[in-house]
Amino acid sequence: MPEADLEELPGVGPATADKLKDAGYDSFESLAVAAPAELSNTADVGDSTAGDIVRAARDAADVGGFETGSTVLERRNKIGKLSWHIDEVDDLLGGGIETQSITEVYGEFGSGKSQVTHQMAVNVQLPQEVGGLHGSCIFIDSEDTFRPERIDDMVRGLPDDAIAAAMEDREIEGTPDDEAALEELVDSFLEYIHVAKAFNSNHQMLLAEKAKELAGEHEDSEYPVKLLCVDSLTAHFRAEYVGRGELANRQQKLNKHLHDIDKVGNLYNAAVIVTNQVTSNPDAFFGDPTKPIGGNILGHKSTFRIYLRKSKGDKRIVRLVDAPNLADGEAVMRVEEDGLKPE
Ligand SMILES: Nc1ncnc2c1ncn2[C@@H]1O[C@H](COP(=O)(O)OP(=O)(O)OP(=O)(O)O)[C@@H](O)[C@H]1O
Repeated sequence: MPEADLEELPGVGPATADKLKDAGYDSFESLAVAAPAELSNTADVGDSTAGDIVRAARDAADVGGFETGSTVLERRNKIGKLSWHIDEVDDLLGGGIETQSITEVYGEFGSGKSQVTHQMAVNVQLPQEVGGLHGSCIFIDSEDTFRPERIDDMVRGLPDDAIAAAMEDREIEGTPDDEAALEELVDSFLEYIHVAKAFNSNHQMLLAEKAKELAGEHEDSEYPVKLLCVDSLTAHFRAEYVGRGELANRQQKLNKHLHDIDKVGNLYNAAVIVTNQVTSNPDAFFGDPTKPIGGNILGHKSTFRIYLRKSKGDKRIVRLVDAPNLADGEAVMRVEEDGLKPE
């Protein structure tokens, strides 16, 4: 979707347009459904101007309104499912991580959030018949967690049939126990993971916009972008926007960031995984320690929420929370040297 020129709207000059864009209102559609009171706060305009903006945006927008159940079904039929290669978890998720949605993986330190993002950066590249989406991955790394060595471990740790299928797909000659072929396969998987480190929250937001461009550039390539990982979504925001006074500001920025991330998933039929740390230390500012930070905004946007909990040794409990059309439930997995494995 081309960027809308917000200055076409009544009462919107360059400064107001910038404020609106910073707050995530970057299209006529997003303004058309905004509440005028919310706009007048965000963009520092009077109530009546805000009302005019919303009305004009409704005229300009292609808001759509109603669509038939069959159109919705048609779009849903395109949803891909990215397998974990752990039956119990795939069953819990109705087949795997869905494209066109944001999946939030939250849990305390060491619960395995980054292991999940790494494993999915591998699995997404596999051919469909072995649970992948035959795509590449964009990895926004805000905590310096990305480790190519883990990708190496996890590619080698794939089931033999998946390794064989990937080798055939990439025209690598050899078998799953052939070291030279495995090395070639690992290199090729690393080639299809585009990693960028985010140094602060603004940089992270910029990278999400870049991710959209990158996905666009690769749309017709052999391995289009089918997974966007943001690990961690919230760490920079949490560190930079400290104190109650900053809460609204933080939420507004996170809202815009999630909006950009969501677009990548929707425009390119890609899966999106974001991680979010919760602390086991009671923390007055962030409230309930078992609730992910980000509050309501994150709650609305992440359509699938997976809560990871440490259990004995390398065991982890994977809990599905509040999914729109799936039952809540739990599964067990292990975090092992060669990746995520069934219990
Ligand atoms: N090479 C490995 N072999 C076996 N287990 C590993 C290996 N690397 C990591 N792990 C397991 O993964 C855990 C760390 O998981 P991970 O880094 O994904 O946690 P996290 O939830 O992202 O934590 P944080 O919030 O601190 O980033 C370790 O405690 C360990 O149990």
